[in-house]
Parts: sequence; C-alpha cells; structure tokens
Amino acid sequence: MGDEPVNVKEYQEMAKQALPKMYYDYFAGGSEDQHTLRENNDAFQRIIIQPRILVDVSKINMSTTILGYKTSAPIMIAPTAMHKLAHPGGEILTAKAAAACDVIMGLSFMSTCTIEEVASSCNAVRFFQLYVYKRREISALMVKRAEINGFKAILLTADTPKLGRREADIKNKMIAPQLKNFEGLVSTEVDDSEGSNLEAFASRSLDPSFSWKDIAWLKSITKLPILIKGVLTREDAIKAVEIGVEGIIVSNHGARQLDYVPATIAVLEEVVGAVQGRIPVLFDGGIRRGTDVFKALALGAHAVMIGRPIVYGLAAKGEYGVRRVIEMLKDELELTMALAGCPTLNDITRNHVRTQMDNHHCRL
Ligand SMILES: Cc1cc2nc3c(=O)[nH]c(=O)nc-3n(C[C@H](O)[C@H](O)[C@H](O)COP(=O)(O)O)c2cc1C
Ligand SMILES: CCCCCCC(=O)C(=O)O
Repeated sequence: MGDEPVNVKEYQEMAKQALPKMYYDYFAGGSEDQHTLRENNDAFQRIIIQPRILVDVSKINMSTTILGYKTSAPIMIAPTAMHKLAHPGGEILTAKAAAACDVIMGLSFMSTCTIEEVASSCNAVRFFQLYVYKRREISALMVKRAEINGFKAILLTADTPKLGRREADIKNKMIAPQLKNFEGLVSTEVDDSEGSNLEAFASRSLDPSFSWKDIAWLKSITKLPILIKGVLTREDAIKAVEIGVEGIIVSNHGARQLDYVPATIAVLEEVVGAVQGRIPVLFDGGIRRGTDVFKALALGAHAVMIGRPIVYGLAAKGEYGVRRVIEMLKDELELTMALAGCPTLNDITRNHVRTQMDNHHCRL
C-alpha cells in the first residue's frame, strides 16, 4: 500500500500502525463476539444500487441543512470519545477539519479537549453529545457550557445506561485519561486492576435509571434542540416523536454496546416508516463508502454520521487525515449520485436501492 490512502478503509491500517495497541483496540473494537460490528459493515454489502441512465448529471448538488444548519453534504462527524488518544491535537484538529470541509461536528461528552477549546478553535457548526451522570448537576453544567459556547444541538446518547462489554479493553486493562472538561468535578482515573478502567469509570458515573420521563428534565435545562441517539426500533422511534424531541439518530453505538442487535442499516427503513417525516432521522454505523451514504439516504436517512474513520484519519495524519476522510466520502457520494442518475439529494429515492427484503417480497 502506498502512503496516500485511496479510500477510507485504508486509514484503518495506517491508524493501527500509528497507535499503541491499547488505544487502537479501544477505537476499533466492538462488544463481546463483535457480531454486530461485522454486521454493520456486511449489511451494506447486501444492498444493491439500482441506477437510472440518461439523466443530466453535469451538476451534482450534495448540500443540505441539518436542523437548519447548512452543510456541504449530508455527512456529519459522529461524537467519539478521547481524540487525544489518537493524536495530541485531539478534538481541536477534528473540529478544524470539519470547518474546512463545511460539515457539522458532534463533540463527545468524553472529549479530551474542553468544550471551550473546541469552540474557540474554529467556526465549525457543532452539536454536543450528552451522557447523563448519576451526579446530574455535572451533566447539566456541561449542557450549559455547550450552550454558552455556541453548540447548536444536544445529542442525547440513550443506548449506554452501562458500558458494553468490550473484551479487548478488559484484556488491555484500558486506561481512561483524566478529562479536562471535568477538572475539579470528577476524576476519570479509576483503578480497576482486574479489567477496563473505562468500564469501571462508566459504571461509577453513568446513571442507569435515566429513562423517558427524564427527557422533561433535559428539556427544562436547555433551549437547544434534542436528538436521541441510539434508536433501533419502531417503538422507540414513535416514543421519541411523541415526547417531542427534534430528531433521532438510528445508531447501535458502532456495535460497542449490546452485541447481536441488528446492523443499523437493516432497521433504518422501519424507523423511518414509524417517524413518517415528523422529525429528521439521522443514521450511523458502518459507513465506509460514498455508496454506503447513498444507500442510507435512499432508505430514508436525512444525513449520516461517521465514527471510526474520522479517528483513524486523525491518528494517521492529524487534521489532514480527518479532512481526507471526509473529502473521500464526499467525492465518492458525488460520483455515486452521478452514476446513479441523481443530481440532487431529493432525486435519491427508495427505488434506487434493492434490499434483501425486496428480493424476498419478489419471490412471494
Ligand atoms: C472509539 C469510539 C468512541 C465513541 N464514543 C462515543 C461517545 O463518547 N458518545 C457517543 O454517543 N457515541 C460514541 N461512539 C459511537 C459513535 O458516536 C457512533 O455511533 C459510531 O462510531 C458509528 O459507527 P462507525 O464507527 O462504524 O462509523 C463512539 C464510537 C467509537 C468507535
Ligand atoms: C462514561 C461513559 C464512557 C463512555 C466512553 C465513550 C464511549 O461512548 C465509547 O463508546 O467508548
């Protein structure tokens, strides 16, 4: 392989070479048997694109808005924790790459750069991802700081009442660094000589009692729009609409929480059908190609979020690497739209893809 990756997947190997094993395993790993981790990727490969020919594709327009904020493409950076483990520049470099590519960034609650450092580093549009701690006042303070610092939405992660069992982290005795955001509030340094220190910290801090009724609390402390991240079923999608949040994210946390849940792309259509256009449905999990973005859009996602490839780009080549990952996905999406006969995002329809379910119905 030459030094300059030609696709997003090649950044993973570069990141593996660049990182200590403990950190690479943390970023790359899924939970338990990693069944869902494989499925998140494999399920995309079972979806076929049905292109249209003889369409004027001399101009392709990928630009859109997410919650009213302009973006050059329906591609966002997913919130992923602790970017300084990938590169000393951390989330500041990720944010600068987002700004350079004109895409929106999700900042993790567990970021290694502070909310203020990221906010003052560039003019990227940023959403803030929230975990709810047992000490709820800490979560409330983070929401306030995000709001004051110009973050535009809260991504409430709802699939993590406890941390999934990540066996590589247990074997490596994964160490969570002290996070500057929480200085003077809580220490992330927990000594669990038996296994993953991150898991030990999570079980000490996350509030597993947080439930639907507590969305009212979140609404009472912020005016920012709230998106619920981690929806995988029709039932939960309907509840989210009924409770009045501004959006949902179909996500299985990059297959790091409950193993043997479905690939996100396999449930997207069910969730979109339940929501019936009332709120935007974002999507993440396993996107590695522009064709994957196209497939998710065809199945009804308003936009997609990218997790691991961003971290791999950061680990391999810093801000430049993150930029290249986003640019490659955008270039591939643009080419896919042209070759599928879709000059605008609105031209991408359900009929542009064929799923296994469609094949099954055909045979009936
Ligand atoms: C290393 C890593 C850290 C993550 N940290 C967070 C986090 O702090 N908060 C969160 O809501 N999701 C987190 N996620 C999940 C991502 O937001 C996203 O759902 C997932 O990475 C998408 O799948 P992909 O990596 O296949 O693109 C993390 C994922 C990874 C791989
Ligand atoms: C206190 C919660 C720890 C979460 C760690 C970050 C994360 O979401 C991950 O998937 O890893």
